[in-house]
Amino acid sequence: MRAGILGVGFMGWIHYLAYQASERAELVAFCSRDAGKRSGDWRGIKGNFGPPAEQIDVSQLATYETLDQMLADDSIDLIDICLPPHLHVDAVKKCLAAGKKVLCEKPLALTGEAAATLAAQAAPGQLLVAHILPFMPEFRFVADAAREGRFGKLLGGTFKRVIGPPDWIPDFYDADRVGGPLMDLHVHDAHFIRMLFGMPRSVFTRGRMRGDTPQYFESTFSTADPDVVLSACSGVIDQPGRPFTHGYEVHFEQATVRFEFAAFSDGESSLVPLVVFHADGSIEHPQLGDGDPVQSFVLEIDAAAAAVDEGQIHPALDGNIAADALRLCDAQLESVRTGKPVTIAE
Ligand SMILES: NC(=O)C1=CN([C@@H]2O[C@H](COP(=O)(O)OP(=O)(O)OC[C@H]3O[C@@H](n4cnc5c(N)ncnc54)[C@H](OP(=O)(O)O)[C@@H]3O)[C@@H](O)[C@H]2O)C=CC1
Ligand SMILES: O=C1CO[C@H](CO)[C@@H](O)[C@@H]1O
Repeated sequence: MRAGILGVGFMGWIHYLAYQASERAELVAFCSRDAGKRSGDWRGIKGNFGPPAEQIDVSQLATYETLDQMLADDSIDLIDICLPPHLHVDAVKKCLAAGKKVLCEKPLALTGEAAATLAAQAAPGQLLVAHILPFMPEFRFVADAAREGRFGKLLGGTFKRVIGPPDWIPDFYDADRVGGPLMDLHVHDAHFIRMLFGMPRSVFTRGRMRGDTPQYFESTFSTADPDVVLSACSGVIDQPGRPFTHGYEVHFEQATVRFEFAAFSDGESSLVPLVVFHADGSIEHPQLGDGDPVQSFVLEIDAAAAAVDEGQIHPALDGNIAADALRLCDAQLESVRTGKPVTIAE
């Protein structure tokens, strides 16, 4: 697969690193409005994980200032969209109309309806959405165990994704530009929950608001199975000392799986490495690799290459499931605002 990155910011840099390490995908071009970045100076890019951005070698890359110019390049199979959320829909539409395959960063759109409309317009495998969690070792472990029925039936669990004030993201709370903690942050867990448990039938969410946007919220999801007890907590707390936390406890009939990671602003961190508590009382500590965050993006990009080159669509990248995740977030938003449980259309 030959790819071109659209938008050179934090994710553009992380995806660039993943292409360098991938044996299945080749980065052949990128598009940036910024002349300095087009000449290879990516040092000003800010991010919150991975190595700092560097001066890159552009001698083997085509560089474009506009998407239209990059779309005219027939050597590119897939456009890898790393723009801010409010620009995703238009960019995806343009790429699809030009006959390109697309890998779009999450969230696919700012509402479930907009995302579902977009997904319906794409041919199978043409629209892939870069939801990273299923490619992270700790989340992949649970997804694989559920798919294989390794620990018996899924009984539910609880997910957590809490960040400090994301001051580096302009317009974070603007529903028309980024979507705030629900659409931009919790969407990771909404997508993972949708993958693991299917589409919940209803949700009840309570949250603290910042203007019209939920800032910190807890949700309980109901599925068709009355035994499943499932919840998630997400959002922003106002203490910058703990900029990022994520984790889960997932319950199966025969095992409980737990993991949690938190980064602190002083460079320290706290980690509950993935642990499996078995029904017979034994405890398992699976070894999940060296913790390099870029490696998960390599797997994500390799999966996109498998879709483009062989038509094998990894469910984690499926545009329809990404749209379902946003429909779930929409229902959570309605529930916070009305104070009532919301039924989700099938
Ligand atoms: N999967 C994950 O773990 C993460 C995913 N994300 C998602 O990735 C996407 C990008 O986020 P991130 O990389 O942090 O954002 P950044 O702001 O760092 O980068 C976005 C880039 O898009 C381009 N851009 C910005 N505004 C415009 C505009 N008005 N018109 C055209 N191009 C524009 C710029 O690139 P240039 O200067 O080259 O034109 C900019 O650097 C978001 O959807 C976000 O939710 C973000 C963080 C983590
Ligand atoms: O995982 C992440 C950390 O928080 C950011 C702010 O919501 C998200 O954009 C990003 O996807």
